[in-house]
Amino acid sequence: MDDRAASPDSTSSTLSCITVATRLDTAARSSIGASSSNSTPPTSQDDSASIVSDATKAEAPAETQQDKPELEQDQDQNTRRTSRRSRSSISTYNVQILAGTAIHTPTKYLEKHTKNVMRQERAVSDSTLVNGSADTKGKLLDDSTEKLDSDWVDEAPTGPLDNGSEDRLKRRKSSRVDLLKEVTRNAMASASSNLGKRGREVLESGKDKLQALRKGTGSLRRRQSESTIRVEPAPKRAKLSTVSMSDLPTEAEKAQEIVRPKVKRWQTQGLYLGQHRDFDARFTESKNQKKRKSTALKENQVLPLPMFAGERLLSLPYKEARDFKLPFDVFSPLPRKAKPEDWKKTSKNLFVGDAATIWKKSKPQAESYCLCAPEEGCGESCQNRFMLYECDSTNCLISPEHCTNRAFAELKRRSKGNRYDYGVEVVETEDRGYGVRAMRTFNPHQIIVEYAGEIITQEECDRRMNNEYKNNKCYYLMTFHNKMIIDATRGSIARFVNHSCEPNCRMVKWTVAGEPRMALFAGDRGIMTGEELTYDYNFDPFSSKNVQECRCGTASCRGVLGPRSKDAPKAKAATALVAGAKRKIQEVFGSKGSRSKAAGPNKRRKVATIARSALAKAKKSVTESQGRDARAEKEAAETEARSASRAERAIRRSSSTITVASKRSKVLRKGSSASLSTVASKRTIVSVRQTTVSTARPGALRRPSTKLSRFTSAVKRHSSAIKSASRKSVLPAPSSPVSSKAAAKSATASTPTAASVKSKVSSSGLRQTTLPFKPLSLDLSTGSSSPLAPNDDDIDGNLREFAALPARAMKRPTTASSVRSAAASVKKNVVRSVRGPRRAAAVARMGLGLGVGGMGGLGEGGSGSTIRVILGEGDD
Ligand SMILES: C[S@@+](CC[C@H](N)C(=O)[O-])C[C@H]1O[C@@H](n2cnc3c(N)ncnc32)[C@H](O)[C@@H]1O
Repeated sequence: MDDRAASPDSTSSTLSCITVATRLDTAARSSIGASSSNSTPPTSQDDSASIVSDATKAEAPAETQQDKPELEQDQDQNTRRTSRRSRSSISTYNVQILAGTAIHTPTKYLEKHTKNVMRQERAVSDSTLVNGSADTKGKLLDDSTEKLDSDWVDEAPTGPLDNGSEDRLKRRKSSRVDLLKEVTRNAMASASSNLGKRGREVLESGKDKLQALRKGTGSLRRRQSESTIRVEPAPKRAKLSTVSMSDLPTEAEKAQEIVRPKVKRWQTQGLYLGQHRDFDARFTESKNQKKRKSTALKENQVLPLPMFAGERLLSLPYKEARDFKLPFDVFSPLPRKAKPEDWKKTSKNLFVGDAATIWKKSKPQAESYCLCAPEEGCGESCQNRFMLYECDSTNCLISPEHCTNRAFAELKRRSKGNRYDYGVEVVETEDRGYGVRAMRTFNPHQIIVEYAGEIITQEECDRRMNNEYKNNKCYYLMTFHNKMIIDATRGSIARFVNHSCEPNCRMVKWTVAGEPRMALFAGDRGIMTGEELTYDYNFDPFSSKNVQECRCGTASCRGVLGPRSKDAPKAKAATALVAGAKRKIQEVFGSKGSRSKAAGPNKRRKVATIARSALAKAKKSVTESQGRDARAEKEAAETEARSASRAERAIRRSSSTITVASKRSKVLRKGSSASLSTVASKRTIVSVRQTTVSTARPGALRRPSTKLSRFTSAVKRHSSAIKSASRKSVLPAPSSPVSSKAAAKSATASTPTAASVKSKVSSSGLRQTTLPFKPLSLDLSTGSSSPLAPNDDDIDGNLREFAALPARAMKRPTTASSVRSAAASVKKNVVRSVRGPRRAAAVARMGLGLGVGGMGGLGEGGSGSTIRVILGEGDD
C-alpha cells in the first residue's frame, strides 16, 4: 500500500495528467474497458454494456493530498479534472470494444504475465526516457519518479526483493494496478512516436522540474527510499519485446474475446420490484413466477394492501359488493375498456328525412330572456334556468364567466379536453349489458353527457322498428320534441346509460340557442368517480310483450322497466288464469246440457274440486292485482292532484302579487321621416306549461312542481320585499317632462306610492292572472302604450331589438334616484337602438332636452330579490 501512497496512481488522475496527448487517454481507456473484470452489476436490462464499463471505480485507493509534495499538489489542482468519486458513477461504453474493432490486451494475458510486466516497468521507463517520451509529471507509474532519477534508483534495492516485498507482490490478486501500468507503458511507448517537438519539450521540462524537486525535497526522497520498493533491476529491452510479442493474443483469440457473451446480473431487490400484487420480495423472480402460476398463493383476505383491497371491493359482483367507495385521489379506477361493436358514434343531433322539414316548420317560437344581475350569476332565480333555456349572448347579459346557466357550452368545452374532463366511459355490467361509468366526480345537477342521435319522425321510427331493428334486443329510442324521436342507435355514449328505480341522474330536455337538446344531468347527490350512471327510464313498453325485468337492485325497485302502474301484465296474467280455469271446467263438465259422458262420476268430482280451487285462486289473484292497480292509480292521482294544486296555488299567488315581465323587449319603430315614432315593447311570451321535461315521465310531474315551489318561494320573497318597499318609499315625480303630454302624466303621477303603482299596473292591463303576458306597444312620442296586435312584427323594416334593460336598472328602484337612473338607462337603451340619421333626433328627444318622461309601473320581479321596472301603458 505504501507504494500506492507514494505514487499518485489513481486511474482518473493518471489519465487526466496526460494533457499533451489525448490519444494516450483514449488508448488507455480502451485498454481498461477491454480488460476490466471489476464492473458494477447492471441495474436494468438495457444496461448490459455497463458490464464492461467503469473500471475506474473499484480498487484504486483514496490518495491524500498531504502525501504529495507541494508542487505536485499544485500541478494536480491545475490539471486534475473531477474527483474520482464524482466520475465513478459515469458509465462508459467502449464503442470500439462493442464494435469489435478495439486493439486491446486481454486480461488473461495481463494476469499471466503480471510478474513480467512488473519487472519490466523499469525497463520501459528507461527506454521511453531515452526516447524522450515519458510522462511529463512522472506520475503515470507508482515508481516513475524513481525511474527518472538515476541517483534515486541507485538508492533502491537492486537485488532480489526482501521477503516481505515478494510476499506482497505474490499476494496481489488484482490485475488492476498491473493493467494500469501496462496501459501506461503502452501509452508511453506510442507517445514516443506520437509526440511532436513541442510535446517532447514539455516532457523534457517535466523531467527537469522533477529533478529539481527531488534535489530540493529531501523529505520526499527519504520517504521514497524508506518505502519498500518492489521494482527489480531492469531487464533488457530486448527481453521485454520478446516476451510481449510472443504472448500477444492471436486474431482468433481476440475475436473470441469480443464475442464472449456478457453475463447479465439481474437486480432482485429495489424500488420497482414487487409492483405486481403476487410478488414477494423475499423470493427470487423465478420463484415468484412459479408461485404466481400455482394457485396456492392466496391473497391476504383479512388485511390486503389498501390499493388491492379497494380494487377487490369495487370489482366484487354487485350483489356482494359492499357499500364502499375509495376517494378518487386514493384509487383511480383504470378504465376497463368495453368496445360495443355495433355502436356508430355521433355527438350531435342529426335530423333525418321528414324530421328536418318538420323541425324547420315547428321551431319553438317562445323565447326566454334572463334578468339576472352579474352578482346573481344566473342562479336558481334565473328565468332562463327556470324555463330550461340555456343562457347565451342573445338572451343573457352576464358574461359567460359569470353566468352559471350554460351547461351545454360547458359540455362542449369539456369534450375538447382529455378523457377525464369528458368523464364517462362504457363498461360492461354484470347482468344489464353495457353501462356507463363516471371517470370523475360531478356536482349535483352538473351536466354529464348529451343524449344525441338521429332525430326521426314517428313513421320513420315505426319503419325502423319493423325492419332494421326487429331482431334487436336493445332499442335506443327516446321521445324528443314535437312527436319526434331520438334514435341513438347511431348516437352518443348516453345511449348506454341504464335504468334504475333509484337513479343518480336525470335526463332533461333543454332549449339551447332555440333548439331542444337532451342531456344527462347529475342528480341531487352528485356523482362519485367510478359510480355507474343511471336514470329512470319511465319506460313505455308499448305492449306487455316488451315488459322487461328490472335488475337495478335498489331497495325500491319496481321490478320492471317502467312505471309501477304498469302492473297490468300481472293483472292480465291473472285474468288469463281465470279464463284457463273456466275453460278447463267446461272441458270436464261439458257445456250446459251436454255433459261429458266419458268421464265417470268420481273423476268428475275430483276434477271439479281441482277446477274450483283453481278458479278460487285465480279470482283471488285477480282481486289482489286489481287492488294493487287501484292503489297505484290512487297514488298516482294523489301525486298529480298534489302537484296540480301546488302549481295552481303558486300561479294564484304569483298573479295576485306580481306581474312577471320579461326583461327583453323589442323596440319597434315606425320609420316615418318626421319622427321617431312607435317603439314597441314586444314582450316575451313564456309559459309555465313549457316546463315539460321529457315526455311520458312521472318525474316530469315532480320537476315542475319543484320548480314551482322554488318559484313560489321566490314570489313570497318578492311580496315581502314589495310590502316593505311600499312602507318605506315614496317615489317622486320625474324631474324633466318629455312633452306636454308626458309632463301632464308625470304631474299626475307626482308622488306615486307602491300601492298607486300597483293599481296603475293593474289598470294598465299588465297585471296578469295567467301567463303568458299580453304584449304591449310603447309609443315614445306620445308616452302611451297599448296592447300589441297579435302579429305586430310587420310594423316596418326598422324593427329593432330593444337592447335589454341593463341589470342595474332592474335592481330595486325603490328610491327616487334609483327610479330616475333606471328610467334614464331605459331611455339610453332606446336611443342606442336607433341607428342612422334618426339617431340624432332620438337623442334630442330622449336625451338632454327631454329627460325622464315617467316610468312604467313598478312591479315585482318573477324571481330573486329584484323588483323589476315594467314598461306599461302610458309610460315612456
Ligand atoms: C338504452 S339500453 C341501455 C344500454 C344497454 N345496457 C346496452 O347494453 O346497450 C336499454 C336496455 O338496457 C337494458 N337495461 C337497462 N337498464 C336495465 C335494468 N335496470 N335492468 C335490466 N335491464 C336493463 C335493457 O335491456 C334495456 O332494454
